[in-house]
Amino acid sequence: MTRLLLVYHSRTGTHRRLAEWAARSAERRGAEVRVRQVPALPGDAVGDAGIPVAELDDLRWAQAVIFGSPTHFGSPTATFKRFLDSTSPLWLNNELRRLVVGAMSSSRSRRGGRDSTVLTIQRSVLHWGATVVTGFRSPSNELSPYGVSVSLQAAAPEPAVVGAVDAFVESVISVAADLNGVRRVRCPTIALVADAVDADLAGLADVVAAAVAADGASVVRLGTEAACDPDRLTGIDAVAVGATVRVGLPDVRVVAMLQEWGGSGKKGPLAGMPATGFVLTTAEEDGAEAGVLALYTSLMHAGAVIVPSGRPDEPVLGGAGNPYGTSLAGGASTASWAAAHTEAADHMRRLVRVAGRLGRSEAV
Ligand SMILES: Cc1cc2nc3c(=O)[nH]c(=O)nc-3n(C[C@H](O)[C@H](O)[C@H](O)COP(=O)(O)O)c2cc1C
Repeated sequence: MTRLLLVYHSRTGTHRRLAEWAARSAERRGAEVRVRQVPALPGDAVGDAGIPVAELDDLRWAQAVIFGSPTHFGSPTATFKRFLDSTSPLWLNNELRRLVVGAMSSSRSRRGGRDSTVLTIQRSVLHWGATVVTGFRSPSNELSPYGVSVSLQAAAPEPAVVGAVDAFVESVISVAADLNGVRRVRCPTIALVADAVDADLAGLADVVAAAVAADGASVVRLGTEAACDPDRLTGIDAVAVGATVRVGLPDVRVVAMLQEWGGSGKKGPLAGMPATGFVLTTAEEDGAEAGVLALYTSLMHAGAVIVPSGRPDEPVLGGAGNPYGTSLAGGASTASWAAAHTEAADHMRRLVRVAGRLGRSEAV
């Protein structure tokens, strides 16, 4: 039985309703559910009667979490963010990486920043190193590609929104159930997608490939052009995409491939597939975090389940790692290459583990 925690903040009731619909959907699917509101900040209105306040032990209990926050100027509310900030003791103990997480937000206006709120919540979750489950496009277009993202002020449930929440809950629960279940893929196959046009990126791809192989997975090396062909992803359990970063974005070849994978609002070959990224920047401090996050935004748009590196930085790299994905600057020193080996080993161990649970290959 999957343990799902719903944590929300709500000033005027919308997110309480979203959480209630999500809880009903999860219980119908056999999950054990806790609904919690975030603790109020001084000056906040009194919280929802009868709903317990979220505590860190709820996160310890959960296998999956769905967060919900109103959109306030394109971000989650301060009250909601305060709860996220309170999780740092768990982060320090590496207790958050095992979670499967999704996010919901509503805004008054249709384009009032609700996707931005969902993406902002996800960035904290990626920083935790948790597995992020995204949405997919519903015919009503009320479900964002990134999670549940709605403009909803009506008191009565809107069937399209209830349906969107239901579909999202199903995705989150099924990923958590697979990650915590007994099903295993014997030897997951990881598609490592990177063009060999840059010697340093090719070198980093070799490091990543070695790390994947060291964890007992098979590696299929593809260039971005070949990876556009959905047939090449048949039998693949997860993808690791390598990009050079230019002005904070993945390079144009990778962007062209991502547009093929996520294009035209249909479910592409990445829907439900674990995915991650690794990047090469031209120089230190030249957009490594921005490049990985931009890559993840597109992968989420394509429906992938994102497996970030999390926090190899503190225990493994003494603060030098990128919490979102393995990264390296061009012309790196021998010491930086050694650090990339360590970072990739930790990051790919996570990807192979998730691929081994969620994979499409024949399970044992
Ligand atoms: C301080 C503040 C800022 C807000 N900013 C936005 C905004 O940027 N865009 C928008 O469309 N709605 C905005 N809203 C409206 C809320 O996002 C919207 O009413 C939300 O659905 C409320 O959720 P709740 O009922 O769970 O509190 C804002 C509301 C407040 C109080």
